[in-house]
Amino acid sequence: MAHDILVVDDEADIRELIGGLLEDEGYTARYAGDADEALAAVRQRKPSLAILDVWLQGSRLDGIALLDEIRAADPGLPVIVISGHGTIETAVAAIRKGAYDFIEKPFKSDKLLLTVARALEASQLRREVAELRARTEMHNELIGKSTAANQLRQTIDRVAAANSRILISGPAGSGKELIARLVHARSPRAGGNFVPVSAAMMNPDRVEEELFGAERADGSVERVGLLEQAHGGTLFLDEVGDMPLATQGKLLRMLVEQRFRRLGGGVDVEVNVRVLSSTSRDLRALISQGRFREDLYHRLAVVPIDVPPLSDRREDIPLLVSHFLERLTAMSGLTPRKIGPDAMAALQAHSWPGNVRQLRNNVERVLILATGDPNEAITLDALPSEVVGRDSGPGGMDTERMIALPLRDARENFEREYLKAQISRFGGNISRTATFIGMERSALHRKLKSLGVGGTDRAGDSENDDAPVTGSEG
Ligand SMILES: Nc1ncnc2c1ncn2[C@@H]1O[C@H](COP(=O)(O)OP(=O)(O)OP(=O)(O)O)[C@@H](O)[C@H]1O
Repeated sequence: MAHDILVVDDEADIRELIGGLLEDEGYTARYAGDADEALAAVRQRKPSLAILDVWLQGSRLDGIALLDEIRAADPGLPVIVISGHGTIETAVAAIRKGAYDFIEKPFKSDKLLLTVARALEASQLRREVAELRARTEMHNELIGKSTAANQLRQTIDRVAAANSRILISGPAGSGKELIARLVHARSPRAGGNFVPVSAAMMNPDRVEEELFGAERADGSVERVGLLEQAHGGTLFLDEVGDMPLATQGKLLRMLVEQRFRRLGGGVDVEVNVRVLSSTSRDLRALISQGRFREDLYHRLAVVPIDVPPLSDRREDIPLLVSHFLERLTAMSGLTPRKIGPDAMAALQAHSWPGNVRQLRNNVERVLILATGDPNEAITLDALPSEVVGRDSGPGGMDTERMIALPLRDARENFEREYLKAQISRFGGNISRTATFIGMERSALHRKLKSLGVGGTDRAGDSENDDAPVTGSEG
């Protein structure tokens, strides 16, 4: 795609002269005669580069003040400033404000074209560096060795390069936003912005203004919306099921036409945005209740990704724990500590209704509050009691703790402890345990797997029937 260059000069013949030179080189040129025209052009469709004359006769702002506003609208846009004799100091000020370079009038066409080519190259390099940084960012890693984690990584790699819209479904704290960030970081859009939008957090009366921006009665821009901020990058609609129906309709139009109108605006704004969305709610159910548009659902969920709760992939817990420990010590300067085997087993057995986020918060809390010899591993008693499950022995569950849990979690806690105790009683022999408790052997395997009772991979392997289940006595 040819680079699109905005030429801002108050003199029509200079604009056209520059535009002609650029077009001869294969660029496309757009023109603006004053600051307002220039800002409108940038906001309507972001150019690859802008060339600004410092002196703009009859304009509300001169080139330097305009530079500030342009950079506010599009911080990554490279700008070349042209200055007449005697305005070199101003040009230097422009460089300080972030212009890529300046050219003095009168200039040779070669000099202009060379500067343009260099500015475009530099901006491309900046994007590549940002992409590289995002790829290697330690925080942006999907940790885990479960089948689910492996599949998620593969899916991310497969879909990142395509421009397809993705709907990421999963419970709170399971890693939906992380996945969206990874998709963005590995996509050709990595140099653009990743703009997260939380439909749930937004004031319902302001959702549209936030998304689409707003225009004043005179057509000037009052507010640049999130969609425009995501131009060239990715918009992430978090909890898309919470979006008001009226906004859903406008979003749908935007997705179909790749253009929209600002609130109170008369002209369409074109954007090039990839939309990723997430939900922890069942959008199908919302559709049947008339609270979510089915047509929008199909537009958003071109590629659906399901993120399982952490309790369905407990093999990931030890890796996640080490990852969060390392990250926190690297960031905070706290003394690195290890988690002892009994404490790790308890972390692995917990149900984690708040998923990875809750695990991360607990690990961080434990490390911050840990006392004793820093060379010794953290033991069970450093963990919060609800995690340790001191409250979840089959006969001995403390009523106060038990009633703090939803029925499903309380029942799961009970079943987990009961089965662990039974398996331990039969020396890890699943067949004998199953016979005694009156369950089919295969059903017991499934149950153990769903409860995440140790060695779930093995528990799923019915051939390996009589092998002791690891962690069964923990
Ligand atoms: N597999 C993972 N590896 C490393 N970190 C993870 C993983 N999954 C989640 N996290 C971390 O856990 C925290 C919660 O994840 P994230 O915000 O992506 O969840 P979410 O599903 O979008 O949550 P919510 O629905 O509440 O917005 C973040 O700090 C994230 O980096």
